[in-house]
Amino acid sequence: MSPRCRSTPPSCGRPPVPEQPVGTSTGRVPFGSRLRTAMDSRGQLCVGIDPHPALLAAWGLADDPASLERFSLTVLEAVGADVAAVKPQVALFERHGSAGLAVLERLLAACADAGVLSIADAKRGDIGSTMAGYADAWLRDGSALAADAVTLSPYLGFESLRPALDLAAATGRGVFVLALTSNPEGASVQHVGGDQSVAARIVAAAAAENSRELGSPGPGSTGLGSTGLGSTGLVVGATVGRALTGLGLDLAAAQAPILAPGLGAQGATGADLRATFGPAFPNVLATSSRDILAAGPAPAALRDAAARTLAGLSG
Ligand SMILES: O=C(O)c1cc(=O)[nH]c(=O)n1[C@@H]1O[C@H](COP(=O)(O)O)[C@@H](O)[C@H]1O
Repeated sequence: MSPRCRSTPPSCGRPPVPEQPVGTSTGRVPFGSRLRTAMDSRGQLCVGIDPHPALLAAWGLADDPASLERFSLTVLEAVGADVAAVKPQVALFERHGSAGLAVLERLLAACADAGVLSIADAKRGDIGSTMAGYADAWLRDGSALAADAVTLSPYLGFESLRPALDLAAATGRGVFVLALTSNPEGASVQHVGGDQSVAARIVAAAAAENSRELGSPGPGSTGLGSTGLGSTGLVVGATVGRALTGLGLDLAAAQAPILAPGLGAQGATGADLRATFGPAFPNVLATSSRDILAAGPAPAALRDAAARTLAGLSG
């Protein structure tokens, strides 16, 4: 991260997302409120920081930790002041071992300094007792890997995620639970069960968490307005198309932030997103990685690519 962004965030462009009234035991405003504020002021785009080996090579960088850091901080410096969130893909740091994880720690600290929300894309999930360890790593105050939110996999049952749900609530952080993923193979698990599909159960469980946090939405509510967004988000691919209505999922009523990957490199467009999510679209945080990152390494080109993607979301 450049000294410019680290020491004086407002000079990077738009001001950091504000920390407002106290809402959690740590005094941090709940993640859902912070994301709502960020999306309202900066738009509904998250830029994925996915340092694939092929992208490092295309940027003229080596496949090593020093290059990983240069890549990641260049992306953050280029777009961090303009977008609602960034999402480092943890696997692509892990593949560099402990040195890669140290880069991720510094990147997450730089995100906080720059005033942009960070979502660690770790897709964690385990039996409850072990889940507490993952929760500690990604959601505890003082952890070197703490992010504003983390992605979780509910394959061991939604309730197995409880340690992360509770720690996120206590520290004003958030989670995004996989519901309908963007990859074609996801259907073989997530669509099972007809109108009681696995995906529908995950959406219902997230909705219950958000009702506990915010109160229940009124009849016909879009989950917007005074109740805002809860901090238990869902991952629903931008590519899922009609599966959403086919499975009868009522995403708007879940009061959940919806992380929607699949733009660009996986083929979805802004128009697909609006058509797919309909009344829930205002709660969608669209995320794109390779399509934007391929514009680098020039910061201005990265910024332009992000701006084009954001413009495409509004049609
Ligand atoms: O949780 C995710 O972010 C995720 C869920 C999903 O269903 N599909 C999906 O592509 N992702 C992630 O979103 C990013 C998509 O990258 P691009 O296809 O390059 O935009 C990758 O980091 C994926 O791991």
